[in-house]
Amino acid sequence: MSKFKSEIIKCLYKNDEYISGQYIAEKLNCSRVTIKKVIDQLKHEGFNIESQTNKGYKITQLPPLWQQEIVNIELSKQKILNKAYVQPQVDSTQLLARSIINEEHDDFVVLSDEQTKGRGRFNREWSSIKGKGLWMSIVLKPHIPIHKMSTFNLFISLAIQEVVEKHYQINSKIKWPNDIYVGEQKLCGFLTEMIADTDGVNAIICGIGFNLNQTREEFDKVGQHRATSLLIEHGSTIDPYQFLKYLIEAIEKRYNQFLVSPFSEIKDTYKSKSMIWNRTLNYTEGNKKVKGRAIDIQDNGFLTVISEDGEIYQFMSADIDI
Ligand SMILES: CC1(C)O[C@@H]2[C@H](O1)[C@@H](Cn1cc(CCCCC[C@@H]3SC[C@@H]4NC(=O)N[C@@H]43)nn1)O[C@H]2n1cnc2c(N)ncnc21
Repeated sequence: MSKFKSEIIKCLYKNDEYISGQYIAEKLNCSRVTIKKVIDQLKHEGFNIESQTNKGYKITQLPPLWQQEIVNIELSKQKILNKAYVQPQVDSTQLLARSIINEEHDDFVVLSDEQTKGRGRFNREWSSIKGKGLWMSIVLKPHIPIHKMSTFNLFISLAIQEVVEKHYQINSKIKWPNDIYVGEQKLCGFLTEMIADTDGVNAIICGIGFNLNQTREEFDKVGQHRATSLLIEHGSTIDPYQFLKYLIEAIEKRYNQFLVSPFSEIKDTYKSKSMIWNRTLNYTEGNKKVKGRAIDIQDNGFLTVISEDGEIYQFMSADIDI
């Protein structure tokens, strides 16, 4: 059954029209009874499949959970990130990505419907409710010196912000160095880890948590006031596959730019999309704690902050308390 399941999903998903059971049976060299059994199984898993006599079958709605075959089809059009590992549940996609890295030569993404131990920076918990968001880790293997990594997050955050603005018409802002906000509420968080040695970077593992379809009530009490989702801001249910395609396209574009261009090329655009200007905030980096105002971002991605008593500080990657 499962060997036919994958082929039947591909057959139906690639065609917008009705596909006859006879055609699929002949293509897969199996009986029409088998086709019907698999179709019923897919419906049970959450696919909406319409069947019309004399016409056949058509997928009218995908399940809210990631399907390996469909992710493969959607990512097959990408140049860099065209390979995916889909798992219904993981502790953390970052951990799964790390366990795959040594066997997988290419760049790839890891996607999961649910994380039981999603993590943010400083080992903080990342809430990853099943089927409600994009919980993804991207593994890239550029040959770059370690110092170049200080601006990687800046290119990625611009890619994410652009998807929200261009495809969903939502006024989102970047909270340097790795969050996307709508107003004072977090829509997306991401963190970048890397595997490196003295010769340079071997792999980048960028973990992105993006709230897609949570309702206000589905956030826990902390999230009620500090988190938001595309559904809340956009007002309609978000198609995760369409969002994934937009996001990967945008990330590939900004990643290619990151590899060949300095941050200065996007600095003005980045600054215009940032939410940390003209406000006094608390900046923490290691044991450095400063209450002050950000005044600029350097070409190396460092943030310049002037404290309330007039001292100038440079932060590489601070925790900012909004
Ligand atoms: C109490 C407070 C201040 O509010 C919470 C929490 O502290 C803070 C925690 N955080 C977040 C980040 C940014 C990096 C996140 C990367 C997530 C991805 S998912 C795929 C990949 N696999 C993986 O394991 N990680 C990555 N750094 N720290 O965010 C809030 N918070 C927690 N969950 C959410 C959420 N779903 N939406 C909004 N805010 C949240």
